[in-house]
Amino acid sequence: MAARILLSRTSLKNFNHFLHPPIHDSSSSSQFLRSLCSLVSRQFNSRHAKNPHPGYSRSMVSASSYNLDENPSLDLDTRVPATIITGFLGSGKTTLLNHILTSQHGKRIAVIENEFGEVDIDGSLVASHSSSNEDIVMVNNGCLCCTVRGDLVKMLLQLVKEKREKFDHIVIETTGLAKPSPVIETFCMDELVSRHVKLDGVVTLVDCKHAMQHLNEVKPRFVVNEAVEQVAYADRIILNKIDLVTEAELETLTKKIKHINGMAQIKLAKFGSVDMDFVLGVGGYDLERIDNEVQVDSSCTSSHHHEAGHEHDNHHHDHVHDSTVSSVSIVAEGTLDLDEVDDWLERLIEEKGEDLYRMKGVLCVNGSDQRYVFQGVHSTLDGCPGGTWGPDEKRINKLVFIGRNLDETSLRKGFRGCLA
Ligand SMILES: Nc1nc2c(ncn2[C@@H]2O[C@H](COP(=O)(O)OP(=O)(O)OP(=O)(O)O)[C@@H](O)[C@H]2O)c(=O)[nH]1
Repeated sequence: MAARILLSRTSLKNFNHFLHPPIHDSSSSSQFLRSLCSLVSRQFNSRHAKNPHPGYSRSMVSASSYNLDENPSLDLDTRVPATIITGFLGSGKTTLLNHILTSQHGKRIAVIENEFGEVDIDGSLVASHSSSNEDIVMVNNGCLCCTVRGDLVKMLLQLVKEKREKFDHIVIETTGLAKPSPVIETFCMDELVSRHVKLDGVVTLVDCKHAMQHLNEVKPRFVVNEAVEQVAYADRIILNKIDLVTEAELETLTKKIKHINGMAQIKLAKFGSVDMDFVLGVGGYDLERIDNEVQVDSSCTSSHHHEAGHEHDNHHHDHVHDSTVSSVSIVAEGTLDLDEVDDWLERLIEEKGEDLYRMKGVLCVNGSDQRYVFQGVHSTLDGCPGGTWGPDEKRINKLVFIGRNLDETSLRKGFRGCLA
Protein backbone atom coordinates (compact mmCIF):
# COMPACT_ATOMS: atom_id res chain seq x y z
CA MET A 1 0.00 0.00 0.00
CA ALA A 2 1.25 3.42 -0.77
CA ALA A 3 0.23 6.96 -0.39
CA ARG A 4 1.45 9.50 -2.85
CA ILE A 5 1.49 13.17 -3.28
CA LEU A 6 1.12 14.46 -6.78
CA LEU A 7 1.26 18.04 -7.81
CA SER A 8 -0.42 19.04 -11.01
CA ARG A 9 -0.37 22.50 -12.37
CA THR A 10 -3.10 24.59 -13.87
CA SER A 11 -3.04 28.35 -13.65
CA LEU A 12 -2.26 30.47 -10.63
CA LYS A 13 -4.96 31.96 -8.55
CA ASN A 14 -4.71 34.09 -5.47
CA PHE A 15 -6.30 33.36 -2.16
CA ASN A 16 -8.56 36.35 -1.79
CA HIS A 17 -11.63 34.20 -1.64
CA PHE A 18 -10.27 32.47 1.43
CA LEU A 19 -10.50 35.69 3.38
CA HIS A 20 -12.54 35.50 6.52
CA PRO A 21 -14.65 38.60 6.78
CA PRO A 22 -14.57 40.00 10.29
CA ILE A 23 -17.65 39.34 12.34
CA HIS A 24 -18.97 42.09 14.56
CA ASP A 25 -18.94 41.42 18.22
CA SER A 26 -21.91 41.88 20.46
CA SER A 27 -22.57 41.00 24.01
CA SER A 28 -24.97 38.26 23.05
CA SER A 29 -22.60 36.80 20.52
CA SER A 30 -19.82 36.79 23.07
CA GLN A 31 -22.11 35.09 25.49
CA PHE A 32 -23.04 32.53 22.87
CA LEU A 33 -19.46 31.84 22.00
CA ARG A 34 -18.36 31.77 25.61
CA SER A 35 -21.09 29.37 26.48
CA LEU A 36 -20.45 27.16 23.48
CA CYS A 37 -16.76 27.34 24.22
CA SER A 38 -17.42 25.76 27.53
CA LEU A 39 -19.02 22.73 26.12
CA VAL A 40 -17.60 21.28 22.99
CA SER A 41 -14.97 18.85 24.07
CA ARG A 42 -12.92 21.95 24.69
CA GLN A 43 -12.17 22.06 20.98
CA PHE A 44 -14.15 25.08 20.04
CA ASN A 45 -13.07 27.52 17.40
CA SER A 46 -14.04 31.08 18.12
CA ARG A 47 -13.81 33.48 15.23
CA HIS A 48 -13.70 36.21 17.83
CA ALA A 49 -10.44 34.99 19.16
CA LYS A 50 -7.23 36.53 17.87
CA ASN A 51 -6.33 33.49 15.89
CA PRO A 52 -8.92 32.99 13.17
CA HIS A 53 -8.02 29.37 12.76
CA PRO A 54 -9.50 26.49 14.70
CA GLY A 55 -8.03 26.10 18.13
CA TYR A 56 -8.12 22.38 18.45
CA SER A 57 -6.62 20.63 21.33
CA ARG A 58 -4.34 17.93 19.97
CA SER A 59 -1.34 18.01 17.76
CA MET A 60 0.32 14.89 16.46
CA VAL A 61 3.48 16.47 15.11
CA SER A 62 5.29 19.43 16.57
CA ALA A 63 5.65 22.61 14.57
CA SER A 64 9.40 22.60 14.99
CA SER A 65 9.73 19.24 13.27
CA TYR A 66 8.31 20.85 10.14
CA ASN A 67 9.79 24.26 10.61
CA LEU A 68 6.41 25.82 10.02
CA ASP A 69 5.46 29.32 10.95
CA GLU A 70 3.74 29.17 14.33
CA ASN A 71 1.98 32.47 13.74
CA PRO A 72 0.60 32.80 10.27
CA SER A 73 -1.24 35.98 9.47
CA LEU A 74 -3.89 36.70 12.05
CA ASP A 75 -6.31 38.37 9.69
CA LEU A 76 -6.10 36.45 6.45
CA ASP A 77 -7.15 32.90 6.19
CA THR A 78 -4.32 31.74 4.01
CA ARG A 79 -4.81 28.09 4.83
CA VAL A 80 -4.91 25.83 1.84
CA PRO A 81 -8.30 24.17 1.31
CA ALA A 82 -8.49 20.40 1.10
CA THR A 83 -11.12 18.22 -0.50
CA ILE A 84 -11.59 14.58 0.46
CA ILE A 85 -12.86 12.29 -2.28
CA THR A 86 -14.38 9.14 -0.96
CA GLY A 87 -16.65 6.41 -2.28
CA PHE A 88 -16.84 2.67 -2.51
CA LEU A 89 -14.45 0.57 -4.60
CA GLY A 90 -14.94 1.32 -8.27
CA SER A 91 -17.42 4.14 -7.70
CA GLY A 92 -15.43 6.54 -9.89
CA LYS A 93 -13.06 8.37 -7.55
CA THR A 94 -10.07 8.25 -9.90
CA THR A 95 -12.32 9.18 -12.81
CA LEU A 96 -13.45 12.27 -10.89
CA LEU A 97 -9.88 13.04 -9.91
CA ASN A 98 -8.81 12.96 -13.54
CA HIS A 99 -11.74 15.21 -14.37
CA ILE A 100 -10.59 17.67 -11.69
CA LEU A 101 -6.98 17.58 -12.85
CA THR A 102 -7.84 18.24 -16.47
CA SER A 103 -10.62 20.81 -15.97
CA GLN A 104 -10.22 24.55 -16.26
CA HIS A 105 -10.81 25.78 -12.74
CA GLY A 106 -7.74 27.93 -12.35
CA LYS A 107 -6.44 26.05 -9.34
CA ARG A 108 -3.20 24.12 -9.00
CA ILE A 109 -4.05 20.88 -7.30
CA ALA A 110 -1.91 18.73 -5.03
CA VAL A 111 -3.20 15.18 -4.80
CA ILE A 112 -2.73 12.76 -1.93
CA GLU A 113 -3.77 9.28 -2.89
CA ASN A 114 -3.73 5.93 -1.30
CA GLU A 115 -4.74 2.54 -2.53
CA PHE A 116 -4.29 -1.14 -2.06
CA GLY A 117 -1.81 -3.21 -4.00
CA GLU A 118 1.72 -2.75 -5.16
CA VAL A 119 0.88 -1.66 -8.68
CA ASP A 120 0.55 2.03 -9.11
CA ILE A 121 -2.42 1.88 -11.47
CA ASP A 122 -4.32 4.92 -10.29
CA GLY A 123 -1.12 6.98 -10.29
CA SER A 124 -0.45 6.27 -13.94
CA LEU A 125 -4.06 7.01 -14.81
CA VAL A 126 -3.87 10.36 -13.11
CA ALA A 127 -0.45 11.11 -14.53
CA SER A 128 -1.43 10.31 -18.09
CA HIS A 129 -4.31 12.75 -17.86
CA SER A 130 -2.43 15.51 -16.16
CA SER A 131 -1.65 18.59 -18.20
CA SER A 132 1.89 18.93 -16.92
CA ASN A 133 3.60 15.72 -15.99
CA GLU A 134 6.79 17.49 -15.06
CA ASP A 135 5.06 18.97 -12.05
CA ILE A 136 3.97 15.66 -10.64
CA VAL A 137 5.79 14.78 -7.47
CA MET A 138 5.48 11.43 -5.76
CA VAL A 139 6.17 10.84 -2.13
CA ASN A 140 5.95 7.31 -0.83
CA ASN A 141 4.59 7.02 2.59
CA GLY A 142 2.62 4.74 4.89
CA CYS A 143 -0.90 3.57 4.34
CA LEU A 144 -3.44 6.32 4.64
CA CYS A 145 -6.22 4.15 5.95
CA CYS A 146 -4.31 2.14 8.56
CA THR A 147 -2.20 4.82 10.17
CA VAL A 148 -4.20 7.64 8.78
CA ARG A 149 -3.75 10.29 11.39
CA GLY A 150 0.02 10.20 11.74
CA ASP A 151 0.84 9.68 8.09
CA LEU A 152 -1.67 12.13 6.78
CA VAL A 153 -0.53 14.75 9.24
CA LYS A 154 3.07 14.21 8.15
CA MET A 155 2.18 14.32 4.47
CA LEU A 156 0.08 17.45 4.78
CA LEU A 157 2.71 19.28 6.78
CA GLN A 158 5.46 18.16 4.45
CA LEU A 159 3.43 19.33 1.49
CA VAL A 160 2.77 22.69 3.08
CA LYS A 161 6.39 23.12 4.10
CA GLU A 162 8.06 22.04 0.88
CA LYS A 163 5.59 22.81 -1.88
CA ARG A 164 3.25 25.46 -0.52
CA GLU A 165 4.00 27.87 -3.36
CA LYS A 166 3.12 25.27 -5.96
CA PHE A 167 -0.52 24.55 -5.28
CA ASP A 168 -3.79 26.20 -4.31
CA HIS A 169 -5.86 23.23 -3.26
CA ILE A 170 -5.28 19.72 -1.93
CA VAL A 171 -7.37 16.76 -3.06
CA ILE A 172 -7.19 13.57 -1.00
CA GLU A 173 -8.50 10.40 -2.60
CA THR A 174 -9.23 7.79 0.03
CA THR A 175 -9.32 4.10 -0.61
CA GLY A 176 -12.75 2.66 -1.39
CA LEU A 177 -12.68 0.53 1.73
CA ALA A 178 -11.71 3.28 4.10
CA LYS A 179 -13.91 4.93 6.65
CA PRO A 180 -13.64 8.65 5.92
CA SER A 181 -13.86 9.70 9.55
CA PRO A 182 -10.16 9.39 10.48
CA VAL A 183 -9.25 11.54 7.49
CA ILE A 184 -11.87 14.14 8.40
CA GLU A 185 -10.88 14.13 12.03
CA THR A 186 -7.28 14.82 11.09
CA PHE A 187 -8.38 18.28 10.01
CA CYS A 188 -10.46 18.85 13.11
CA MET A 189 -8.19 17.40 15.74
CA ASP A 190 -4.67 18.23 14.72
CA GLU A 191 -3.71 21.72 15.71
CA LEU A 192 -0.82 22.12 13.30
CA VAL A 193 -2.75 20.79 10.34
CA SER A 194 -5.76 22.96 11.12
CA ARG A 195 -3.46 25.96 11.27
CA HIS A 196 -2.22 25.44 7.72
CA VAL A 197 -4.89 23.42 5.95
CA LYS A 198 -8.65 23.71 6.14
CA LEU A 199 -11.11 21.05 5.19
CA ASP A 200 -13.15 22.36 2.27
CA GLY A 201 -15.49 19.44 1.81
CA VAL A 202 -16.07 15.73 1.55
CA VAL A 203 -17.16 14.55 -1.89
CA THR A 204 -18.61 11.06 -2.04
CA LEU A 205 -18.90 9.08 -5.25
CA VAL A 206 -21.76 6.60 -5.39
CA ASP A 207 -21.80 3.82 -7.95
CA CYS A 208 -25.49 3.80 -8.86
CA LYS A 209 -25.30 0.28 -10.17
CA HIS A 210 -23.91 -1.35 -7.03
CA ALA A 211 -24.47 1.13 -4.20
CA MET A 212 -27.75 -0.29 -2.97
CA GLN A 213 -26.16 -3.66 -2.41
CA HIS A 214 -23.32 -2.14 -0.40
CA LEU A 215 -25.52 0.24 1.57
CA ASN A 216 -27.89 -2.57 2.55
CA GLU A 217 -25.18 -4.99 3.49
CA VAL A 218 -25.71 -6.08 7.05
CA LYS A 219 -22.44 -6.04 8.96
CA PRO A 220 -21.64 -7.84 12.17
CA ARG A 221 -22.23 -5.84 15.33
CA PHE A 222 -19.66 -3.04 15.79
CA VAL A 223 -18.43 -3.44 12.21
CA VAL A 224 -18.81 -0.28 10.19
CA ASN A 225 -20.55 -0.30 6.84
CA GLU A 226 -18.03 1.82 4.93
CA ALA A 227 -20.46 2.61 2.12
CA VAL A 228 -22.95 4.08 4.59
CA GLU A 229 -20.25 6.03 6.41
CA GLN A 230 -18.96 7.49 3.16
CA VAL A 231 -22.42 8.81 2.34
CA ALA A 232 -23.05 10.03 5.90
CA TYR A 233 -19.99 12.28 6.03
CA ALA A 234 -20.46 13.83 2.59
CA ASP A 235 -20.92 17.50 1.84
CA ARG A 236 -21.46 16.65 -1.82
CA ILE A 237 -22.68 13.37 -3.25
CA ILE A 238 -22.16 12.40 -6.87
CA LEU A 239 -24.53 9.68 -8.02
CA ASN A 240 -22.19 8.33 -10.66
CA LYS A 241 -22.71 5.78 -13.42
CA ILE A 242 -26.29 6.82 -14.03
CA ASP A 243 -25.92 5.34 -17.51
CA LEU A 244 -26.08 1.90 -15.91
CA VAL A 245 -29.40 2.20 -14.04
CA THR A 246 -33.07 2.86 -14.74
CA GLU A 247 -34.90 5.94 -13.52
CA ALA A 248 -36.78 3.84 -10.99
CA GLU A 249 -33.55 2.44 -9.58
CA LEU A 250 -32.12 5.93 -9.41
CA GLU A 251 -35.15 7.20 -7.53
CA THR A 252 -34.97 4.42 -4.95
CA LEU A 253 -31.26 4.98 -4.47
CA THR A 254 -31.71 8.74 -4.11
CA LYS A 255 -34.27 8.16 -1.35
CA LYS A 256 -31.92 5.83 0.41
CA ILE A 257 -29.06 8.33 0.18
CA LYS A 258 -31.23 11.18 1.48
CA HIS A 259 -32.32 9.02 4.36
CA ILE A 260 -28.70 8.63 5.38
CA ASN A 261 -27.64 12.17 4.60
CA GLY A 262 -30.26 14.88 4.28
CA MET A 263 -27.62 17.61 4.34
CA ALA A 264 -25.44 16.99 1.31
CA GLN A 265 -26.15 18.37 -2.13
CA ILE A 266 -26.57 15.62 -4.70
CA LYS A 267 -25.71 15.59 -8.42
CA LEU A 268 -26.19 12.89 -11.02
CA ALA A 269 -23.21 12.14 -13.25
CA LYS A 270 -21.66 9.96 -15.88
CA PHE A 271 -17.94 9.43 -15.54
CA GLY A 272 -17.75 11.90 -12.67
CA SER A 273 -18.51 14.76 -14.98
CA VAL A 274 -19.74 17.55 -12.70
CA ASP A 275 -19.06 21.27 -12.55
CA MET A 276 -15.90 22.05 -10.65
CA ASP A 277 -17.65 24.39 -8.25
CA PHE A 278 -19.68 21.41 -7.08
CA VAL A 279 -16.54 19.76 -5.77
CA LEU A 280 -13.97 22.52 -5.18
CA GLY A 281 -14.55 25.53 -2.96
CA VAL A 282 -17.49 23.84 -1.27
CA GLY A 283 -16.92 25.53 2.10
CA GLY A 284 -18.58 22.63 3.89
CA TYR A 285 -16.93 23.61 7.15
CA ASP A 286 -17.13 27.37 6.68
CA LEU A 287 -19.53 28.90 9.14
CA GLU A 288 -20.07 31.83 6.78
CA ARG A 289 -21.60 29.47 4.26
CA ILE A 290 -23.66 27.29 6.52
CA ASP A 291 -26.76 29.37 6.01
CA ASN A 292 -26.80 28.30 2.37
CA GLU A 293 -25.69 24.80 3.14
CA VAL A 294 -28.41 23.95 5.62
CA GLN A 295 -31.10 23.35 3.06
CA VAL A 296 -33.89 21.00 3.80
CA ASP A 297 -35.27 19.11 0.86
CA SER A 298 -38.85 20.33 0.53
CA SER A 299 -39.91 17.03 -1.04
CA CYS A 300 -39.18 15.40 2.28
CA THR A 301 -40.85 18.05 4.38
CA SER A 302 -44.11 16.93 5.91
CA SER A 303 -45.62 20.38 5.81
CA HIS A 304 -44.62 23.66 4.26
CA HIS A 305 -46.41 25.87 6.75
CA HIS A 306 -44.12 27.45 9.25
CA GLU A 307 -45.85 28.22 12.48
CA ALA A 308 -44.25 29.82 15.46
CA GLY A 309 -42.55 27.22 17.58
CA HIS A 310 -43.64 24.40 15.34
CA GLU A 311 -40.96 22.33 13.77
CA HIS A 312 -41.16 20.07 10.78
CA ASP A 313 -39.93 16.56 10.95
CA ASN A 314 -37.71 15.79 8.02
CA HIS A 315 -36.54 12.44 9.13
CA HIS A 316 -36.32 10.51 5.89
CA HIS A 317 -37.75 7.19 6.75
CA ASP A 318 -40.07 6.26 3.95
CA HIS A 319 -39.52 3.14 1.88
CA VAL A 320 -36.03 2.47 3.10
CA HIS A 321 -34.53 0.00 5.46
CA ASP A 322 -33.22 1.39 8.68
CA SER A 323 -29.48 1.44 8.25
CA THR A 324 -29.07 2.93 11.73
CA VAL A 325 -27.23 5.84 10.13
CA SER A 326 -29.70 8.54 9.19
CA SER A 327 -30.35 12.23 9.29
CA VAL A 328 -32.84 14.32 11.19
CA SER A 329 -33.69 17.85 10.09
CA ILE A 330 -35.54 20.36 12.17
CA VAL A 331 -37.02 23.47 10.60
CA ALA A 332 -38.93 25.72 12.94
CA GLU A 333 -39.81 29.30 13.57
CA GLY A 334 -39.22 30.64 17.03
CA THR A 335 -36.58 32.28 19.14
CA LEU A 336 -34.18 30.14 21.11
CA ASP A 337 -32.74 30.79 24.54
CA LEU A 338 -28.94 30.80 24.32
CA ASP A 339 -28.39 29.17 27.68
CA GLU A 340 -30.80 26.41 26.83
CA VAL A 341 -29.10 25.81 23.47
CA ASP A 342 -25.79 25.70 25.28
CA ASP A 343 -27.06 23.11 27.77
CA TRP A 344 -28.77 21.05 25.10
CA LEU A 345 -25.77 20.82 22.80
CA GLU A 346 -23.49 20.09 25.72
CA ARG A 347 -25.67 17.20 26.82
CA LEU A 348 -26.02 15.97 23.26
CA ILE A 349 -22.30 15.95 22.63
CA GLU A 350 -21.47 14.35 25.94
CA GLU A 351 -24.03 11.62 25.54
CA LYS A 352 -24.01 11.12 21.79
CA GLY A 353 -20.78 12.62 20.45
CA GLU A 354 -19.55 9.28 19.16
CA ASP A 355 -22.71 8.78 17.16
CA LEU A 356 -23.06 12.32 15.84
CA TYR A 357 -21.20 12.33 12.54
CA ARG A 358 -22.15 15.77 11.34
CA MET A 359 -24.39 18.58 12.48
CA LYS A 360 -25.10 22.01 11.16
CA GLY A 361 -27.47 24.69 12.20
CA VAL A 362 -28.69 28.21 11.68
CA LEU A 363 -30.40 29.56 14.77
CA CYS A 364 -32.49 32.51 15.77
CA VAL A 365 -31.56 33.43 19.33
CA ASN A 366 -33.03 35.91 21.75
CA GLY A 367 -31.63 39.40 21.97
CA SER A 368 -29.84 39.32 18.64
CA ASP A 369 -30.57 40.39 15.09
CA GLN A 370 -27.89 38.06 13.81
CA ARG A 371 -28.22 34.45 12.87
CA TYR A 372 -26.13 32.04 14.87
CA VAL A 373 -24.50 29.29 12.91
CA PHE A 374 -22.77 26.15 14.05
CA GLN A 375 -21.31 23.06 12.52
CA GLY A 376 -19.78 20.04 14.14
CA VAL A 377 -18.15 16.69 13.64
CA HIS A 378 -18.67 14.30 16.54
CA SER A 379 -17.73 16.20 19.68
CA THR A 380 -16.07 19.05 17.86
CA LEU A 381 -18.31 22.06 17.49
CA ASP A 382 -17.63 25.33 15.75
CA GLY A 383 -19.98 28.28 15.98
CA CYS A 384 -20.24 32.02 15.47
CA PRO A 385 -22.71 34.80 14.72
CA GLY A 386 -23.73 34.89 11.07
CA GLY A 387 -25.58 37.32 8.83
CA THR A 388 -28.24 39.71 10.08
CA TRP A 389 -31.89 38.75 9.71
CA GLY A 390 -33.74 40.96 7.23
CA PRO A 391 -36.43 43.28 8.65
CA ASP A 392 -39.27 41.22 7.12
CA GLU A 393 -37.46 37.93 7.06
CA LYS A 394 -39.03 35.01 8.85
CA ARG A 395 -36.66 33.82 11.52
CA ILE A 396 -36.56 30.12 10.89
CA ASN A 397 -34.22 27.82 12.74
CA LYS A 398 -32.72 25.07 10.62
CA LEU A 399 -30.75 22.20 12.10
CA VAL A 400 -29.53 18.99 10.53
CA PHE A 401 -28.03 16.05 12.40
CA ILE A 402 -26.47 13.03 10.73
CA GLY A 403 -25.50 10.08 12.83
CA ARG A 404 -25.92 6.60 14.09
CA ASN A 405 -28.98 5.60 16.09
CA LEU A 406 -30.29 9.14 16.20
CA ASP A 407 -33.22 9.54 18.56
CA GLU A 408 -35.43 11.80 16.53
CA THR A 409 -38.04 12.27 19.24
CA SER A 410 -35.42 13.26 21.75
CA LEU A 411 -33.74 15.68 19.31
CA ARG A 412 -37.06 17.37 18.60
CA LYS A 413 -37.87 17.52 22.28
CA GLY A 414 -34.42 18.95 23.03
CA PHE A 415 -34.93 21.62 20.41
CA ARG A 416 -38.38 22.53 21.74
CA GLY A 417 -36.87 22.84 25.20
CA CYS A 418 -34.64 25.63 23.90
CA LEU A 419 -37.47 27.83 22.65
CA ALA A 420 -37.56 31.09 24.56
N1 LIG B 1 -20.39 3.05 -17.28
C1 LIG B 1 -19.72 3.90 -16.50
N2 LIG B 1 -18.49 3.58 -16.08
C2 LIG B 1 -17.84 4.45 -15.28
C3 LIG B 1 -18.41 5.68 -14.89
N3 LIG B 1 -17.54 6.33 -14.10
C4 LIG B 1 -16.45 5.54 -14.00
N4 LIG B 1 -16.63 4.41 -14.72
C5 LIG B 1 -15.69 3.29 -14.84
O1 LIG B 1 -15.71 2.57 -13.63
C6 LIG B 1 -14.42 2.01 -13.40
C7 LIG B 1 -13.94 2.38 -12.01
O2 LIG B 1 -13.72 3.77 -11.99
P1 LIG B 1 -12.58 4.42 -11.07
O3 LIG B 1 -12.60 5.88 -11.32
O4 LIG B 1 -11.31 3.71 -11.23
O5 LIG B 1 -13.19 4.09 -9.65
P2 LIG B 1 -12.46 4.23 -8.24
O6 LIG B 1 -13.50 4.61 -7.26
O7 LIG B 1 -11.28 5.13 -8.33
O8 LIG B 1 -11.99 2.75 -8.04
P3 LIG B 1 -11.06 2.16 -6.86
O9 LIG B 1 -9.82 3.03 -6.82
O10 LIG B 1 -10.80 0.77 -7.29
O11 LIG B 1 -11.86 2.22 -5.61
C8 LIG B 1 -13.52 2.52 -14.51
O12 LIG B 1 -13.45 1.54 -15.50
C9 LIG B 1 -14.25 3.73 -15.03
O13 LIG B 1 -13.99 4.00 -16.40
C10 LIG B 1 -19.74 6.00 -15.37
O14 LIG B 1 -20.34 7.03 -15.05
N5 LIG B 1 -20.33 5.05 -16.15
